[in-house]
Amino acid sequence: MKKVVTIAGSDSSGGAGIQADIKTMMAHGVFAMSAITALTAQNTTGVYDVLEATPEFVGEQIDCIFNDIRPDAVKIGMVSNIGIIEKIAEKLKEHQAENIVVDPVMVSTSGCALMSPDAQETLVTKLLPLADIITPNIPEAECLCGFEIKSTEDMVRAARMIGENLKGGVLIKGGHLTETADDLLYVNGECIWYRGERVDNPNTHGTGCTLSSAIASNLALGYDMKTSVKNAKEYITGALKDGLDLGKGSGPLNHAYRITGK
Ligand SMILES: Nc1ncnc2c1ncn2[C@@H]1O[C@H](COP(=O)(O)OP(=O)(O)O)[C@@H](O)[C@H]1O
Ligand SMILES: Cc1ncc(COP(=O)(O)OP(=O)(O)O)c(N)n1
Repeated sequence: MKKVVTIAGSDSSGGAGIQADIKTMMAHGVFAMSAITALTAQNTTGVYDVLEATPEFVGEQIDCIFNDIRPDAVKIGMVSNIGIIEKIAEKLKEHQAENIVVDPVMVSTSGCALMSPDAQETLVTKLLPLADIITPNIPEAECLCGFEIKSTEDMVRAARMIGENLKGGVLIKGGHLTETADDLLYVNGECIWYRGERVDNPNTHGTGCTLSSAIASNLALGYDMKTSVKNAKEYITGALKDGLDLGKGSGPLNHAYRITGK
C-alpha cells in the first residue's frame, strides 16, 4: 500500500486541514499519516482560535513517521511560524522526502491569518525550493509574485514569475476568479491549463487542502505530475458537485463521495 503524510493544522470541524487531508487520502486508497503543526478551533463560520505546536514537537512527529513507515509523498498545509517552517525544511532534507506538495496556506477564506506575516519569507526561501509542486490560490500567488491577479493572463505571468526560481511546478488555483474554475500549472517552462466546470455550490471550505492532498495521493500512486493534477481536479469537482450541505457557513465538500458511491 502507498503511504502519504500530511504536515498541517487540525480543523475541528473536519472540512479543511488534517481532517480533509486524511479523508481525501483514504478516498484515494493510500495510507494516511499526520504531523500536526497547530490545532484550530474552527467551523464553517470561521477560525476562532489557534494553538501552535512547538517546532521540536513537529520535528519529532516527522521523525517518528519517516523512521518507521516511510511515506511515498508528503503534503504540507498550514505552517504558521518561522520555527515550524525551518524545522520541517530541515527534516524533509534529512529524510530525503520525495513527492513534496506544498499548499502555501496563508489566510483562510473566512479571513483568519493562518501564517504569521514574518514567516512568508522563510516559506519562500526554505520550504518552497524543496517542493515538487506548490499550489497557491489567487491571493497566495499575489503575495508570492507581488502584483494583483485579475485575469487568466495575469495567472500566466504570475506562474512564470513564481516558478522561474523553483525546481518544482507551480499550480495557481483559479477558484477565486469568478466565472470559471480553471487552474494553471507551470512546470519546466511549460504552461498547462486544467479547465474546470464552475460548480454552483457555496460550500467550498477546504477545497485547497483537498486538492493538494489529492495531488499528493496521485503522486504516491505513481502518476506523473500532469496526470496527478488532472486526476485531482476531477476528484475535487466531483466532491463539490456532490452537494453536501453542512453547517451555518461555507460548509465542507464530500471527500468520501467516491467511497459512498454517491
Ligand atoms: N465553485 C467551484 N467550482 C468548481 N471548482 C472550484 C470551485 N471553487 C474552487 N474550485 C476549485 O477548487 C480548487 C481549490 O481552489 P481555490 O478555492 O482557489 O483554493 P483555496 O481553497 O486554497 O482558496 C481548485 O481546483 C479550484 O479550481
Ligand atoms: C487548519 C486549516 N488549514 C488550512 C485551512 C485553509 O483551507 P483551504 O482549503 O486553503 O481554504 P479555505 O477552507 O480557507 O477556503 C484552514 N481553514 N484550516
